[in-house]
Amino acid sequence: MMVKKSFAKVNIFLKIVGVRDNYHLLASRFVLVKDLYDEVSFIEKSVDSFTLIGDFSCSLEKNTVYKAYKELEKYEIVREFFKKYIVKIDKKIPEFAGLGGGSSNCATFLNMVNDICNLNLTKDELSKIGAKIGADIPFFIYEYDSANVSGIGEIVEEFIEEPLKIEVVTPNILCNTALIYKTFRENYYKELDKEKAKELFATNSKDILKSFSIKEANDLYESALSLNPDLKEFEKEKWFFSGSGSSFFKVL
Ligand SMILES: C[C@@](CO)(OP(=O)(O)O)[C@H](O)COP(=O)(O)OP(=O)(O)OC[C@H]1O[C@@H](n2ccc(N)nc2=O)[C@H](O)[C@@H]1O
Ligand SMILES: Nc1ncnc2c1ncn2[C@@H]1O[C@H](COP(=O)(O)OP(=O)(O)O)[C@@H](O)[C@H]1O
Repeated sequence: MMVKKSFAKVNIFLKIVGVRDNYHLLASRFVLVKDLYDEVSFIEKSVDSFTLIGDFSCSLEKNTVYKAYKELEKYEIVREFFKKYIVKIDKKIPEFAGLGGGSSNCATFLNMVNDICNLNLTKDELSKIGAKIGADIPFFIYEYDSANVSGIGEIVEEFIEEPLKIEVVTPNILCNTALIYKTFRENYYKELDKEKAKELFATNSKDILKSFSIKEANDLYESALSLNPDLKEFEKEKWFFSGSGSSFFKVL
């Protein structure tokens, strides 16, 4: 059996710097949460077609891991492999949580298949495949503990800093990413200027959070709050908001 951890992430800060079609251009620091992860396993079992088991709320066709398989099924070695192995995902990362669980699973799967089937794709090539499936996937492909992420998520630059211990709380509130971005664009739109973004990209995560309020750190927070007012109850000093929510986090 082959198994690999698929970590959650938080966005230490998430600032909007522009738009591209229906998407938003970001300047964001992504950090892996090392003690919150799903496990992706390939288990030996003969099957007729690609088989994915796990506790998901979506259909197989919508699953990011299935979408990744569809991108790789042009390789005969991949088609043959998944006739002999099934994929099992042990889910611990809550869904719709701003923790990138689905994106992380997809990237972990792409990295595992690349290694096990000797596809010899580079991280950049895998990242391009991932970006077709979801904006957050490239970050997880590179496996950096901490990175500056820009574009709509496809530009990932490692940021070297001390390992961070992060505590996460996920309220049982479903935050719809697409709607939160749409509401941001219609009602709360603002852009961070390029120089400020550069400054943030050069500053370590702990120092950034010392100087920011929850709203200042995450441009999507106001929009998420307007759509889900119950989030307000979870606001506490030194706690921040990840991505489009609903998770809050604290750096210990
Ligand atoms: C907000 C963030 C921050 O890390 O994460 P989550 O809160 O989802 O974890 C990401 O930008 C979410 O990335 P991801 O969840 O992969 O987005 P996708 O599935 O590609 O897109 C969902 C929808 O979000 C909007 N979207 C996404 C990314 C982006 N840079 N601009 C956008 O406007 C688009 O409307 C898109 O249709
Ligand atoms: N492998 C997967 N794990 C979890 N959710 C998935 C997966 N594939 C697709 N999804 C779908 O992705 C959406 C939530 O994505 P997820 O990554 O869990 O949250 P978020 O984008 O808030 O970080 C849900 O519609 C969920 O059903």
